[in-house]
Amino acid sequence: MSALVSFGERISPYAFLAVVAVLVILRTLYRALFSPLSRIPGPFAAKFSSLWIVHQCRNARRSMTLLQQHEKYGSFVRIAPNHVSISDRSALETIYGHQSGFIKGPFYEDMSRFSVEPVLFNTRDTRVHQRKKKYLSPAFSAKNLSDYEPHMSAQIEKFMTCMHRHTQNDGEFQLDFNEYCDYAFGKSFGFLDKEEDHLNLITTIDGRGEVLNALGHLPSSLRPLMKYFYLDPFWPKGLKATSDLASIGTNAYYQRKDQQDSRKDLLSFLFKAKDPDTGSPLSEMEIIAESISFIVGGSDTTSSTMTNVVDIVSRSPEIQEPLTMELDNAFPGRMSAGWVADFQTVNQLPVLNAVVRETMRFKPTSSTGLERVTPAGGTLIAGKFIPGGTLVSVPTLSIHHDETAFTNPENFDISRWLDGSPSDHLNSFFPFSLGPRACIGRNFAWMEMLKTLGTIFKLFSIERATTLDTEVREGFFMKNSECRVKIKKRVPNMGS
Ligand code: HEM
Repeated sequence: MSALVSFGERISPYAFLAVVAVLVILRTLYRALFSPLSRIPGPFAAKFSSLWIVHQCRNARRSMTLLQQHEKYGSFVRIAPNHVSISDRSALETIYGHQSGFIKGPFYEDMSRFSVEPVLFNTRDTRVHQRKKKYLSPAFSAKNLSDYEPHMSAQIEKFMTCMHRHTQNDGEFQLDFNEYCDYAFGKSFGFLDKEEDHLNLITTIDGRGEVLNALGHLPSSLRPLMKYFYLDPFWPKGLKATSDLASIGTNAYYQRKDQQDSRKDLLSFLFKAKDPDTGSPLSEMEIIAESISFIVGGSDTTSSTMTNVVDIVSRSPEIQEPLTMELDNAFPGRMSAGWVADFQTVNQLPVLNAVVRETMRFKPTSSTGLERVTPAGGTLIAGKFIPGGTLVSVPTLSIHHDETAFTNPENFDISRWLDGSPSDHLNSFFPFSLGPRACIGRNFAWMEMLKTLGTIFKLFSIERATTLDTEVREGFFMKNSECRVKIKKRVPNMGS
């Protein structure tokens, strides 16, 4: 030690910096060219630095780029010095399955730093995750979902009133489901009443999603500095959006807390929940953090998926026709004012279910590869040994477009979910992920999407207001940049 100190006293600061720089360069070269991952193909720049993948995320095109990279290099692509993307469906169970032993990667770390505290979605600690899941799961039980259905119907009814209002003009408007989806607070942040996003919530959620998606691939030491990177306003603006969302969520929490309300939204569960370890009520901070996370996880996801459905169906009369015919059979005649499709009926409709499934395959809202860390000692994934501590991910978009799993994957074809047995397709279909970290809200989402879309396509015929391709941007979730539509009230097919 003393030898090191006296060496440190004798060496000039410049020489010291030079030694550090040489060591960093040697380490980078070693990792790029000689580490066990060096034999895995991929873009040249990605061997040396994670900036390649950061750049793809910064441009909101990560999944689309990875789809091309897998077409070029095959199932295994090195997308950063220590990160391998694996487009092979046999890797799904190995990485995400219940017994896998893989934990979430450092990508998720800063999501909690920039929110309030770790939540169910972003905690990397398995024990913390289990504790949180214990008290959150009852909010998603079949019983609670069915109790919640009337509240959901009331929100859908308000949304239909807005849509009816549009038919009184020329019927053309910008469709945005974010206006009403929210389970956390059981209400719509007032968009439906005010008919505008007075909180700027949608832009805030989008900016936050894109910046956190890119930030998660930067080395931890650089992440706190990015809010000062004014050369590219994407970073400071997006990071400001993360704190804006925290404020919007915190205010909504205090407003909701003061209301005595019978609705069984997520907050009503959190107010009553007990810490499974201590038996005490949850801390206010923990409740606020979870509810903010649910604003994003529980509304942005379903609204993007439903927008994708409308975008696709409104361009294709050959899909809209059988869908409306099925709805006219299930709900004959004209519907009275305030009517909303019930879940029990829409859940049984093959065409509606196939349209939503095929949309989630073709254009998954969660398209990205969800980052996990291989357990110590390494493991065999899809026939290849991957060392311990490596970051791995299976890109959903690439698996959903894999022709070994789906014939003609580039065709939007609902018949793949209607004809014969879809069980083989289901093995390669994972829009909600799988295993212990799969989406806790998937049944809620399915109910909300089927009820809303069943109601809309029964009541209105919809045409897209443009013939241009729809632009998409990817943050943690993939979103359409716009969805302008023209709607008309439908005259139901009475013969059916
Ligand atoms: C179409 C709608 C939805 C899609 C496509 C979707 C997709 C996903 C995916 C892929 C994950 C795994 C994320 C990861 O591993 O990093 C996830 C997790 C999660 N989702 Fe969803 N989701 C949807 C709707 C919802 C809804 C409605 C809620 C709540 C009301 C919700 C709450 C959550 C939560 C809390 C997690 C974290 C679960 C855990 O780590 O245990 N999601 N979702």
